[in-house]
Formats: sequence, C-alpha cells, structure tokens
Amino acid sequence: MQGDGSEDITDQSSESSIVDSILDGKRKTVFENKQLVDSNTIVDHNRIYGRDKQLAAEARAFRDTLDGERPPDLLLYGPSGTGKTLTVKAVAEKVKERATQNKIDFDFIAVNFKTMESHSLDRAVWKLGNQTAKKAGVSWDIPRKGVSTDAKYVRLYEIVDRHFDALVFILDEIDTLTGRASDDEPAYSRLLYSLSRVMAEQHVDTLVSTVVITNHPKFRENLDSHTDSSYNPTGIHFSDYDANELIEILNRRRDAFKDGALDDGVIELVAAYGAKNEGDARRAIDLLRDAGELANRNGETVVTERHVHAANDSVVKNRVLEIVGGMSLQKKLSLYAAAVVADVNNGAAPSPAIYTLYQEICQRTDRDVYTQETVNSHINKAGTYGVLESERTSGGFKSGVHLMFTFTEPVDAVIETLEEDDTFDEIELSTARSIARQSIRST
Ligand SMILES: Nc1ncnc2c1ncn2[C@@H]1O[C@H](COP(=O)(O)OP(=O)(O)OP(=O)(O)O)[C@@H](O)[C@H]1O
Repeated sequence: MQGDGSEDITDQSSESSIVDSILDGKRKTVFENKQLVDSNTIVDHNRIYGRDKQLAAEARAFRDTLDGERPPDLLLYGPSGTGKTLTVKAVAEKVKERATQNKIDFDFIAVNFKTMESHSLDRAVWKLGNQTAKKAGVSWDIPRKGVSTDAKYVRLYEIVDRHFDALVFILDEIDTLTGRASDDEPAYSRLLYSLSRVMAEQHVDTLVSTVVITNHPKFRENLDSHTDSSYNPTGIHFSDYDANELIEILNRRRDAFKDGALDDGVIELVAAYGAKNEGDARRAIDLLRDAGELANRNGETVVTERHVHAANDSVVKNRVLEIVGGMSLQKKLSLYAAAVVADVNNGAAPSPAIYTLYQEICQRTDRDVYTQETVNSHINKAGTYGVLESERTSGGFKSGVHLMFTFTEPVDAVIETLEEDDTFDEIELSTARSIARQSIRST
C-alpha cells in the first residue's frame, strides 16, 4: 500500500512474476518417488527387511481364513516404528488378493485409537462401525451421539455379518482406550471381550478375529477376568533396530531419490541417528525425507550429510519444543536446572546438585522455592514425555539415596529451547553452569 491507500503496482507485478516463475518453472527436486520416504506408505514385501519370522507368523495365522477357519487373535508388541503395522498390513493385503481369487470376501479394518478425541468405548465402537461400513461400501447411518453403544454394536455386527466372509480388526494403540475414570473395567477390555465373543454371542457367521498392536503389552494385566479367559492372542514380538538394520531398510528405499541425488554416507548417517533414536525406523525414514526436503528448499540437487545434520537438529528442536512449550514456569525452572547440571556432568544429573542450582536460580530471580520432592516430581513429568530417564541411586553423594537423571534428548537442545522463554532472560547460562559445577563438587 502507498501513503494514499492505493496499491503499489510495481511491487505487485514483481510479486506476481515471482509466483508465475515458481508455478511455471520446472520444479527442481531430489526426489524420484517421494512416497517411498513417507512413513505412512505400506511398502511391498521386497522392501521389508529382517522381519521374516514375524511375517511368517502373521501369514500362518491369516492362512486359516483361506481354509474357512477363524484365524487366531494376534498381539503384536514392541517399541514404536519396528514394523508391527507395516508387516500385518502387508500380509493382510496379500491374503486379500488370495481370498479374492478364491471368491472369499476377506478384508481388514485398521483403526488407531490414539488419534480419537475421546477414548470411550462408545466412540471406539462408532469408529469401528464407520470404517467397517466404508470397507463394505454401505452408509454408516449411526450418529456419534444420541444412540446407545449397544445399538452401535448391533449395526456394526449387522454390517460385518452381511458383507464379509472373514474380517480382521487391526486395533492400533488399543491401550489408549481407557474409558472414563469411573469405569471399573477399561474400555479396551470390554471391546476385546465383545470382539472375541461376537461369533458365539451375536450369531455372526463371519470369521472375525483381532490383531492388537501395542508398545505396552502389560495392558493385558488390566483385562477383566471374563475378557482374559476368552481372549488368548498369539503374541509376536518386534525388537528395535540397530544401525545396520536401519541401513538395510533405508537402502531398500534409495529409489525414492533421483540417480546420484544421495551423497555417500547419507544413509549411514541417517541410520546412526535412527539407532540413537530408539531404533525407530519411522523416525529414520522421516529424517531421510526431511534431509531431502531441506536440499530442495536450498535449491540443491544432492542430499549431503550436512542436510542430515541440519534436518536432525530441527527435528530434535521441534520435539523438545512440543514437550517443554506447554510446561508451567516451575516445571521449566526444574528442568532447566537438571539440564544445566547434566551439561556440566557428562550427561548425568544427580538430584541434590539440581536442587542446589534450582534454589540459587529461584532466589536470584526472586521466585518461590519449592521442596526438593516437588522439583524431582516436576523433572520426572518431563521423563514421562521422553526427555529424560531417572534412576534411584545411593553412590557418591553425602545426601544418601537420591535420583540420577539422564537425558534422552540432547541437553543443549533442551537448554536452548527453554531459553527461548522470557523467564530465562534474567539467568546467565555461564553463571548457572558455574553454580552447577560447584554444587556437583560440594554435594
Ligand atoms: N523391517 C522394515 N522394513 C522396511 N520398512 C520398515 C520396517 N520396519 C518399519 N518400517 C517402516 O518404518 C515405519 C514405521 O513402521 P510401523 O508403522 O510398522 O511401526 P509400528 O511398529 O507399527 O510402530 P507404532 O508402535 O508406533 O505404531 C513405516 O514407514 C514402515 O514402513
């Protein structure tokens, strides 16, 4: 806008020519098939590495369907990003192909319960109904509210019975289905009970079975005794990947990139970061894609180790920001003290030294000082989101038994992220560091 309120024509035309040149020009990209580095893509069997035992166990179970028998329920457990969802969906797709050849109506319904806004049984049944109706190609005429859970079950099972010979429900993160706090039995227990008894109790002819995917197999301890006796899944374990396995996985997706667009060492570096990140293949694939996107943004045609390092820094920062961004002031102060102590003490932060630094910071910036117990519990909260781990120990400090915190995220990223908050304007990092060193020596 100019002073008289009219548009600046020169600026507008240069803007539109920039936009035109971007839209009209041929896009430079390092990617040949970007889908391969989208972690939601279900890749073909020839790109799945090192899961033969698990694939075989899943195929053996699903095979029953082709023989007209109900497959056993499966429980796939292990850390995040270890191929639980990928393998079971890949096998289910294959079984579906065979079933179609044999004129069997087989299908699978995959639902992730974590992403639901409410974790009640009612919402879970509604969601299963909605997905099942979609697969069956019929409309799901049940409103979310105003209809009882029983009525939702009835309609769901009617669709199942009418449209499928065999159906597998793939239930991801089922342990998040806790239901209301007042419920005496968790919602997932009631859902598993119903699904495992549907053929007997609802007179459904369809061969119905379940595949539960979880990082927390201990959820079974909270099953109601009735569910526990009717639900006996076959367990299949998935362990995390080491760097060499991640290299194999990533190498099978090289063709996501154009010929020559991946510099030597890029895959190995991404795998090394991935191995540090709990051997999670999802994070490794995402990092490889992010590095490629960064090269694209910079207008470069080859992805190098530099892009990987930079992409990793920004992933870590975003993750830490997501966790610490919403913390209260006192939690931030406690975590900051822990991070500074860890920073000067080779990554380990003993609680007495943290508390000394925390007190100093609060006194110097005129803030309330909470008890050591509260500070420890504030820091432990950060642990539940995966920033650090704690262990009870008794060695080396006058104060007897204490907690030792070790960070699972890079300490410098935690300090840098916390320092973005105005609260820390009054605190000099160098001063905090020297107090931390002193308190390590004197506690
Ligand atoms: N063995 C493997 N070979 C090829 N790709 C893999 C392998 N394991 C995992 N992946 C890829 O890593 C990503 C995460 O895998 P998947 O979704 O199966 O993990 P998950 O174990 O189900 O994790 P979560 O517990 O978080 O749901 C996916 O993109 C998947 O394609």
